[in-house]
Amino acid sequence: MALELKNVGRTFDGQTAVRNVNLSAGEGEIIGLLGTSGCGKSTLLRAISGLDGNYDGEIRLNGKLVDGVQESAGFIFQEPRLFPWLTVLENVTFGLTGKAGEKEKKGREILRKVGLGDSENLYPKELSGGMAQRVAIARALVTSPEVLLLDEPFSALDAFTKMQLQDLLLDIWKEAGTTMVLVTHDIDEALYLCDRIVILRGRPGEVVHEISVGEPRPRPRGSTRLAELKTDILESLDLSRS
Ligand SMILES: Nc1ncnc2c1ncn2[C@@H]1O[C@H](COP(=O)(O)OP(=O)(O)OP(=O)(O)O)[C@@H](O)[C@H]1O
Repeated sequence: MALELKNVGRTFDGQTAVRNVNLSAGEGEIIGLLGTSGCGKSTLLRAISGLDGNYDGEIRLNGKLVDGVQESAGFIFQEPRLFPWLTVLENVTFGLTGKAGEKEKKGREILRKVGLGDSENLYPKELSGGMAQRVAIARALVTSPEVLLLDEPFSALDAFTKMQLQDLLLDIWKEAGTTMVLVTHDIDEALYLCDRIVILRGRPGEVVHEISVGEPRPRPRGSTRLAELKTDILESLDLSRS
């Protein structure tokens, strides 16, 4: 298993935010964590990444207990979090070690992959929101992570840019086979991208449902099958109206 959570929970100052989460992801699987605001999705992702070590239960990445920041994991947040004083290329290569020439070569290669081959000398203030998020994706990928953790990565973008970046993510997945955990509020996004969707609900948040999408990719957006699954998800969140 690439990722395994056993009875994972997190309590802050006596208040339980999320509890009893069991889930696993096979190598190359894309898992969605979907749920209403405050049910603990980001809390779980932070625990998986090792950024928050105070969780209950057990989290294993490639069999290894998560007990600190995981070098084999890449993180993409809702906002790009770029260093404004560094160029696009410098932002991407910032965390790399090794000789300058090799780092730049790697950075340029990954920038080409995310469609920014011509933008390496620009500064963050010169980028559109979509371009900046492409840089964030490149920065997360440049270390060739085994697992990519994405916390609402496209929710601040317009609908068209969002669709383009979802497709970019699938291109990356097809080429590298990276295991991904995607936190999202967006049911259509989860259905378009994920192999399995874990639905959390409540305060404290708990897993209430899990669905396998099982449709071949690329999935036609708005297909009947995806619409059926969407109804199923809405029902499990008590949000469906007939
Ligand atoms: N560092 C913290 N200290 C105290 N409480 C926290 C902390 N981080 C999260 N919480 C609480 O844990 C609960 C879950 O928060 P979390 O951000 O994980 O939810 P979420 O499902 O990601 O929400 P959203 O979709 O709105 O981002 C919330 O009640 C939140 O206030």
